[in-house]
Amino acid sequence: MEARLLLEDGTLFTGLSFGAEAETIGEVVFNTGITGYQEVISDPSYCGQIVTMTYPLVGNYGIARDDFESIRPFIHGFVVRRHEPVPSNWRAQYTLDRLLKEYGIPGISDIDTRMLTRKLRHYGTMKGVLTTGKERIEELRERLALTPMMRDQVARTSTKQLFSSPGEGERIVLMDFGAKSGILRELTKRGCDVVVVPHDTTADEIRRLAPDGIQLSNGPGDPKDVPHAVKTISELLGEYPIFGICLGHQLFALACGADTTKLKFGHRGGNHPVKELETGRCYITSQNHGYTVLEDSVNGTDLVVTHINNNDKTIEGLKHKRYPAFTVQYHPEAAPGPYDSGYLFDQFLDMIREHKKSNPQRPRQAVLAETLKGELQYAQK
Ligand SMILES: NC(=O)CC[C@H](N)C(=O)O
Repeated sequence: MEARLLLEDGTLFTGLSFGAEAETIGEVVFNTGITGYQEVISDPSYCGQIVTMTYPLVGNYGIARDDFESIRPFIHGFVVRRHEPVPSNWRAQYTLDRLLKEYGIPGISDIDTRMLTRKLRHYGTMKGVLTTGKERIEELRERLALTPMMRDQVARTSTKQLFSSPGEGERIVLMDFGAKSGILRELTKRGCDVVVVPHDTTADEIRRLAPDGIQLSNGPGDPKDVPHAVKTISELLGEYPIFGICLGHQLFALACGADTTKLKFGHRGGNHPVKELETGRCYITSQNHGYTVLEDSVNGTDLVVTHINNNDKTIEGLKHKRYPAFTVQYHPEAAPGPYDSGYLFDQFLDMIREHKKSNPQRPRQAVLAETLKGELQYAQK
């Protein structure tokens, strides 16, 4: 069956359909990872986007639920050069085609993904409509023009209820803006007592959870669409050690008075070189972002740039001059991509232990993973 992808600039790609029979609209972006399509499809940061893989063969190792980065995919479409319908992998539980069908996501294959990527690199990411329908092209063009870009992705992907992943170690409140499971995995692996809270949890509600540190998660969309989170972070700044990842990094920067902007075509892939300015060392990192912290906006704030991207020199890491807080634009939890930056979670825990030495401990309570009438509930351990 035929599928079509029409871009905002009028470019039309006609290919073969896989996944769901549907029509969806989204921002068309590309990811340069050679493997990792399961993690990409299930990363909530891609919410509302139509994702093109530049690697030409996709689907060949099928789908294993354990590799998911969230409970369900939030992408609006999937574009590949060649779709392999029959997986060859002992871990595969089902096919990529079935996954996309299950969640109503259309896929298109057999189009020139090199041309599409070059267009996005040259003109910047743009809206597109992906359809298996037979509508006239004028109709599609009109619908595309009339449909605005999504703005509420964080509310769509964040947990609706507080939940906890108990541990004996430091209590971390993970603010979920559309968090990848990898972040929770890295914290629990280190014995942390993690409480995951919705994106709109207030500073007071977080204080009542007696955290040792605050982890700000990744998440979809424009950081300026989540002003309530910026306010919460600015209220907690200085009080608790903070570690922010990707959207968490951007929200932290806004909370500290810096500014963010949209990149032309973003960074999405598993091999982005990042330079740590203090040591001159280069790390290969996993990335997925369309926005960035503006370099000039950091001047005059209490922030210091710690890392930059070696390709385009954009900001990749920040730390606070006076408070225990640091953030990165890339993904130390990898998934998919190299694990080289996993040490940042250890650095966060070291920072928490250091902070504890000079700050009195609040009494720690057990957290029940329930909410009642929107209230956070506690029980004495
Ligand atoms: N992975 C992320 O957290 C992405 C952050 C933000 N949505 C961006 O695109 O820049």
